[in-house]
Amino acid sequence: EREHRWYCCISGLLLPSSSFPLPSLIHPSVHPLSSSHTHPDLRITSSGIMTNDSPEEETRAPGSGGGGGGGGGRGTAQRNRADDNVTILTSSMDFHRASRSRASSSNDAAPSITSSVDLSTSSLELSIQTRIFKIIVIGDSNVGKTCLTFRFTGGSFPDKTEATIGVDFREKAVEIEGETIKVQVWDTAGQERFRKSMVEHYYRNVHAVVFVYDVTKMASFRNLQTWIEECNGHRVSASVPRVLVGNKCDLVDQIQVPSNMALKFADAHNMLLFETSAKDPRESQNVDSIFMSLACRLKAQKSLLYRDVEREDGRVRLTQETETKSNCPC
Ligand SMILES: Nc1nc2c(ncn2[C@@H]2O[C@H](COP(=O)(O)OP(=O)(O)OP(=O)(O)O)[C@@H](O)[C@H]2O)c(=O)[nH]1
Repeated sequence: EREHRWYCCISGLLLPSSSFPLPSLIHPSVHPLSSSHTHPDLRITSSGIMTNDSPEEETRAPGSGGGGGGGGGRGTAQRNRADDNVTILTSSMDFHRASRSRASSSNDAAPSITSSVDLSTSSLELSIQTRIFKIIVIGDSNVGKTCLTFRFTGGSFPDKTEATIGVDFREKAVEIEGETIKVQVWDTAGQERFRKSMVEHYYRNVHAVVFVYDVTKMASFRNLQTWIEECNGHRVSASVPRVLVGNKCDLVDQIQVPSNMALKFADAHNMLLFETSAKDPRESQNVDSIFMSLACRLKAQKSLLYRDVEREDGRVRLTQETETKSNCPC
């Protein structure tokens, strides 16, 4: 078993997990508030996502293929409802962004900035009472993106997985420094034919990106460059935190990607590197650390911070603080 499961590569420091205190500091303060689940309304239908590409191009079969079959099947829900939900999410994020740009153009030096807007109270309350951090998980097909998101949100390894079609959403509410935050994980399709019509949605208003490769498949590591280029091509800001995850470390005899190679790559791209296994239950804390380290960093970003909701004659007033103090270890 490899000792150094994850590393800090920020500011040129390459620290093995044993000398970087994040997991032990994070975990005592993390209290999952709700068991995770795949949001029933947020799956994207296969008919909306699939293309007519030749099936021979791909090695993994898509979901069960049955149109509406409920249960735990993937890629089987109603597209319109899914799109509606995506729109609700992104419109609240668009609002955040609009509010932000207004704030920065008005007076950057002000200690607090207030803006009044007319919005439907219910959707606004939703986005303010619990902040939502949108984290997308990308990488080659079969590297274990779905299993990692299952492990984080549901605490288990799925018995059986099928190729993701479009995107699956999973959420987990966590508490960080007294604030409840909803970590919304977008598990994206690795196969080109199941993702191309969704790519714009993946990157829109994303707060953080998780790049995944399979430590037993060198090709999946080499392809990371392509995934990073796609991400950059969708104008994901350099300030959006990114982490690198080498999955399937339980397959110790089959490892092809050496840690030092991955570490170099992560360092070159200013990312944290996590080597872990979605399958091995002993690694579950490490999987949690991937998403929690991002959530902590996002929480610390002042631009996402909105406090004080006041209602005045049907209007909602937001106060955005310009200074943030955080005790978060990351
Ligand atoms: N041994 C081992 N197998 C894993 C691990 N994680 C995932 N797998 C297996 O790898 C296969 C692919 O896992 P998925 O999570 O569906 O892969 P994905 O990246 O979501 O694939 P796409 O949906 O096609 O993009 C499945 O057979 C999993 O059981 C791991 O940590 N260890």
